[in-house]
Amino acid sequence: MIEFHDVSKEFAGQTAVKNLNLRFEEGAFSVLIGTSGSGKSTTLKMINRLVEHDSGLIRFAGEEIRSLPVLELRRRMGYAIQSIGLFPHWTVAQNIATVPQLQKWSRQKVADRVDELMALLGLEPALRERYPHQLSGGQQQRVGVARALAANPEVLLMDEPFGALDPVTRSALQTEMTRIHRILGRTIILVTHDIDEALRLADRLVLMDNGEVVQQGTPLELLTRPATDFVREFFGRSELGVRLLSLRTVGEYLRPQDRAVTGDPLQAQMSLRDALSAFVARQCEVLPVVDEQGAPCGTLHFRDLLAGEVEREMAT
Ligand SMILES: Nc1ncnc2c1ncn2[C@@H]1O[C@H](COP(=O)(O)OP(=O)(O)OP(=O)(O)O)[C@@H](O)[C@H]1O
Repeated sequence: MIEFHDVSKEFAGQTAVKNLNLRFEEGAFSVLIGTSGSGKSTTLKMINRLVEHDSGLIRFAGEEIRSLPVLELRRRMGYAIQSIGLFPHWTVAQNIATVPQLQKWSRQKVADRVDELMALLGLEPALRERYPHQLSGGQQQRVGVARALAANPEVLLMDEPFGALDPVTRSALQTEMTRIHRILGRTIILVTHDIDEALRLADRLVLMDNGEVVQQGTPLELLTRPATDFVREFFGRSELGVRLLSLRTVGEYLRPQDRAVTGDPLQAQMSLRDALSAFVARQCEVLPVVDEQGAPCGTLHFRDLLAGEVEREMAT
């Protein structure tokens, strides 16, 4: 849906990105990650033409983005950033309604959309008439994301959207984004330098260094088949085991025929990383597992946690 062909950009003679060849699939959650100054934000901003590329082609739904009027392009792409950029003298509802109002939606349709998005982002209706300075940082970010989604954009671009938040709020918003992505099925491209955030959110990762793409693929591919030493070092060998656990679910490791175990069950869709915490907290060797409907579907054994692929990869 968005493709880069040999795209380069310089600022005052200094290369910011060079020869980017990228493909962001429709409906996928793609994450750009890399060292500071590696060109992640420049890459993102070239998609909605906040930064114009010098050479190469960028296609959006088959069309070179320069052939589209810039306002039309930006209407089709929501944009959420760390500094949020909420209008300080506008209420939450007015901020969320910015783009629908520019598009002259009816008053009722705008009001309904604001209600819908506030519910989707977990914002209490009582916050509707508050001003940005009367909100917490996490609430402000939620409003920023709601505003970016307001006019049903085809693509959501996010630049370090949770960068300024404390770890607990940040984690809650990551969970929300995963849920929203599942519900809306939108194409999302997010920039972060937080490895765990990237692994948690991405269907597809693009790792950049020094203005170039070093490797792109699924999180599991980058962790288990790093193309270069830089990729291996970037993801940190010592934490590889735990990071792999965060990509695997309990459901993939359960013993389905084994149903006799009692106790507070694990959810089949939980990550093995969370399951590991549960084993440590409860100091046990085996726990029952339930599916999404809450029906028992097997057991998870502590010693199976590091079995199979995870164990093999850690041994290499
Ligand atoms: N408007 C600009 N004018 C001049 N140089 C710029 C501009 N924007 C970015 N750069 C330079 O381009 C390079 C890539 O910057 P970019 O912001 O894309 O990196 P990044 O990976 O997003 O970094 P960070 O994680 O630190 O935000 C850097 O060397 C930066 O200094």
